[in-house]
Amino acid sequence: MRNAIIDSDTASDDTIAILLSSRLFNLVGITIVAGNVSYEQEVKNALFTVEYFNIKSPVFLGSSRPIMGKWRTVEEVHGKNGMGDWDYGEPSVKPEREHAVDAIIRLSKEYDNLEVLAVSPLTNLALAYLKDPSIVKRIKKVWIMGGAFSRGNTTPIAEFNFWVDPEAASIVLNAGFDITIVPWEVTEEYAYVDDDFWSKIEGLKSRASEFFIRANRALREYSKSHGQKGSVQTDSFTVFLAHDQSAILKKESHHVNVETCSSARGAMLVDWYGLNGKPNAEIVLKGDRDKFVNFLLSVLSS
Ligand SMILES: O=c1[nH]cnc2c1ncn2[C@@H]1O[C@H](CO)[C@@H](O)[C@H]1O
Repeated sequence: MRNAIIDSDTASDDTIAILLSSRLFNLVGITIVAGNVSYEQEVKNALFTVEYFNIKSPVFLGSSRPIMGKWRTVEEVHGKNGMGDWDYGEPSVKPEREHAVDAIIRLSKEYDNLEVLAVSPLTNLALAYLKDPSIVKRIKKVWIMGGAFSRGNTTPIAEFNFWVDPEAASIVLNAGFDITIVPWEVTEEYAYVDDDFWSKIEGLKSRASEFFIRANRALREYSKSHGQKGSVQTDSFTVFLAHDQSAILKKESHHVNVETCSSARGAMLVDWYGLNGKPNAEIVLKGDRDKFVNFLLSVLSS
């Protein structure tokens, strides 16, 4: 199994990404970063997720804010606690003492060919790189869920993860990592859970499907009220494509940067025509929805 860390701002869809990554990779760490809901709540959600699914990977606390600027949490998307208001009690699993930034650096030395599944704002990874730039040589691959071509889900132009910490995104994109980006619109097109898929998951009546339904209920309502077909499982889709690259049906390499100023803050800047620079990232343009749906159903049936 490939070695991986998942970096998460744990709320609804992130929890399923954590579950999938624990099944598909040798998951050597789960690092938590500021994003979706209050930091404390994200940590609690991650600890509950690992406890519920009996995932043995250590949870490390990282940055509780972006590098610069203000951001807002999005309880309206995920529910007040980020878990569809599921009152799941207090998890008994505890986080590690080591800081996530130090853990990323250490794990990159301990595990060959370590990959990072970044389904979150990129603050932790940017800080790890600033502390030890040599991680670029040791981390084999960075998978990023982030960026929108033009249909921003947080501002008219910006996707949430890039918008929360555009400075961090810019640092990571320009650091020299081997990067694959799974942008918002691609996940919206291939990783949505519409009513039909939702009923199939509900019909599984397993522990995992019950978790999925409860944790993603608010996201579903929010997404449907905003013109989407249902909850978009962006983070899980990214983890799935990282594992099964035959499910990436179209991709292109381009230079990608992130706008950090004004009302376009967080916008993904793709140099489609190679006007300014060499490619620094691969961008997924099409994914295999059927494979993803079947895989998710098989994991959730247990
Ligand atoms: O409105 C939203 N829809 C879907 N995901 C969202 C939304 N707001 C924040 N996220 C979070 O940001 C990434 C996707 O942009 C995902 O990582 C998800 O957890």
